[in-house]
Amino acid sequence: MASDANGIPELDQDKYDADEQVKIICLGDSAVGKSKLMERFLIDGYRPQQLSTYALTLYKYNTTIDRKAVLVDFWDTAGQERFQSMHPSYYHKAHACIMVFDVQRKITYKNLTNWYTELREYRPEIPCVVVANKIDADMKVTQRNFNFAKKQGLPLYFVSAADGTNVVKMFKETIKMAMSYKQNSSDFMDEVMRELENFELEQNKDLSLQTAQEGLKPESPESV
Ligand SMILES: Nc1nc2c(ncn2[C@@H]2O[C@H](COP(=O)(O)OP(=O)(O)OP(=O)(O)O)[C@@H](O)[C@H]2O)c(=O)[nH]1
Ligand SMILES: [Mg+2]
Repeated sequence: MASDANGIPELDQDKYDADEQVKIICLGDSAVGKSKLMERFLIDGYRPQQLSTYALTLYKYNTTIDRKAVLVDFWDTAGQERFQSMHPSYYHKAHACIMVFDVQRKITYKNLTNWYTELREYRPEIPCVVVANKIDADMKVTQRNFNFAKKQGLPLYFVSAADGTNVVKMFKETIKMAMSYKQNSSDFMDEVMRELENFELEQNKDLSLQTAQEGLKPESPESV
């Protein structure tokens, strides 16, 4: 869907078809700590002040998996106080999803259902991890049962962007899942998209062939 890019090369999503590029999206309500988790992982830093993400931030991360260089794009957008649908291009071609809630705010846990339902509308089979953030505020929460993850069969990580607990582990495992999905995917939606793209290509080819042939035809006397 190159047209989504509006001329901005960073947003051209065709690049995610290349073997060594993966796209990982982040979902969750506002202020659960999505951006702070990215910062903790990518710059090993944490500034407590909150600046809600404006529109979209792309974080780039270079790594090596099985001796192959891999470029990971993390997509981070503003969550909302109340759940609202994301633009479909946010989900487009994503290879994994990090879904975050704040252990201090029950509503953000409840809203996982909405985020997850929407995710599955667009990406039925990509790996998804559930992240319980801010455990530094109360370590006892790690004893609690958060059944949503178990019910959906998703891995659950207890993390803290503030002190770094489990952050690297969660990100590294998610990247591995994204790569493995990418290499082995038989995702139905991916197949459909590929078929559609091929179909469009074929049609364009036929059309240009036809145009070329028409151009070769000798002009009829009427058309002169
Ligand atoms: N105690 C504690 N506070 C945290 C942690 N992670 C984030 N916060 C705080 O939570 C607030 C929101 O963090 P952000 O990372 O901006 O949240 P966000 O999910 O990106 O929010 P939006 O961009 O609005 O969707 C900030 O004030 C952070 O300091 C954490 O692990 N522990
Ligand atoms: Mg943010």
